Amino acid sequence: MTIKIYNTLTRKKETFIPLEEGKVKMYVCGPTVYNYIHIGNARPAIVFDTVRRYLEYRGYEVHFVSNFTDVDDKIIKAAKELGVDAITVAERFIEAFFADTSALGCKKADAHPRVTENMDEIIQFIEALIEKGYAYESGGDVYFRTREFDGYGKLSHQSVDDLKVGARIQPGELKEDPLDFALWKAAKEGEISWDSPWGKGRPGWHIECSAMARKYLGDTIDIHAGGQDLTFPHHENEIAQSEALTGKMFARYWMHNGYINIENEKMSKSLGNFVLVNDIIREHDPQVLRFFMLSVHYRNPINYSEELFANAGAGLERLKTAYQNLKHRHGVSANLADGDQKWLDQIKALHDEFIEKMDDDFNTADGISVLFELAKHANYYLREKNTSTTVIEAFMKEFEELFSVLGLELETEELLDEEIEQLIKQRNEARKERNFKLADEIRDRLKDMNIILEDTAQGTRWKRG
Ligand SMILES: Nc1ncnc2c1ncn2[C@@H]1O[C@H](COP(=O)(O)OP(=O)(O)OP(=O)(O)O)[C@@H](O)[C@H]1O
Ligand SMILES: [Zn+2]
Repeated sequence: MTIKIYNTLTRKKETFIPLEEGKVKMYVCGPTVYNYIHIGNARPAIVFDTVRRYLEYRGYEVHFVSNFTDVDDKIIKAAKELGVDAITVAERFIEAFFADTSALGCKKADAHPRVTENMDEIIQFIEALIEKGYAYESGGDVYFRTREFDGYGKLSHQSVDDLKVGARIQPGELKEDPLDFALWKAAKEGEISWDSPWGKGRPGWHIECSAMARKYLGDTIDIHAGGQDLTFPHHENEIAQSEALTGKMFARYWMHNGYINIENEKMSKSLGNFVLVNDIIREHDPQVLRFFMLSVHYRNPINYSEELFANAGAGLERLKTAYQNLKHRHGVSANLADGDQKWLDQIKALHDEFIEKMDDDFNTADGISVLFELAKHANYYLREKNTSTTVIEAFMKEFEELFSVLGLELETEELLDEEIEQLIKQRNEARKERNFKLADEIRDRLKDMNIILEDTAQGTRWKRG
């Protein structure tokens, strides 16, 4: 069996063949860090963490890179509102992103490059595009000459002429053609900026991913991923920039997750219809959120409701209870050989079925159905008067293995020291900004988890209650 991936580029499920045998180079567009993440933003984090885990489980060495957009109009605006500088805003929400995603069971990437730390590479990339005739400077901005790149539109399956209809030149933009997009933006009064051959300014959004993917993974990567809304223009523009520069294919497989909607509308910060991860995990086990996301195939939309979320919680509980029951029975089982084989075969069949589902474009929804089957059979088995240690252990091992592939925990774990320290840091920052509501919420959240804080002249101390 081989793994199949639905490729947005070809609109087909394709057999996954990495460029280099046994190795996968994977790049996931990360967040613009100006706010806490909502559960829509958590979806790509969870989904592609699971893809990575599964590829690793299937024996690949995965090089996983995910960026932070730490300069952007939205960050500059948030900085003004909060009365701090843009770097401070980004720093704070990068920390919050790590705290949230680690609670959701997402592993850290091999690299989390930031725009502000890769300015030289970005500038060099733009210079090379100008040299090749794909880009031009205009009034301190630099634009990409979209029509110069032949394949433009291939990812989102649109022709340049279709796109022309919607393209506009905004006031202040000095473009040759409405389809051209900014690679570099001249600094406006009082904005954060960097020196460049075109004067003070900052990079456009799209160029950062082309430059950072190339720096950390090379000219051609295997899997490039992000939310569905990134297909156009962001990923289309990344392809144009990277392929114009190198003349090589940029990414071989393009994966896009579907939206989390609320009342059939995309959850988004700008619409205000969001649920923050931070708020959810204050009240619920973060693992339920992960389980909830994985209960639906990553390309399908999810219409979020509290009821669906509660169902996910009940489902996860059912699986964990089956495992706990196996664990209890483990101690009182004996070495019986009679009748074992039938159960061992059943477990093996379910294992194979799980792999088959996951090999088919990472179908975690069907994979989870297999887990429910496993729980059902475990429960049948536990009704037997005498149980065999071999079978109990085989069931347990199967649960442990498949849960770990999905990044799920079977035991409810205590908070790690590091997570506690992170939360205390966030609370101290909130207090510094006189955001006492947030500070109190963090204190209460820690209290719920039996962590007691003591504010002293030397700082905040904590202990487990
Ligand atoms: N409702 C959603 N469902 C699924 N994925 C989403 C949703 N909203 C954003 N994403 C994804 O979250 C990731 C982080 O993106 P980013 O920080 O740029 O979010 P954003 O576009 O600013 O969010 P918003 O749309 O709320 O303004 C991207 O991969 C994006 O596609
Ligand atoms: Zn990107």
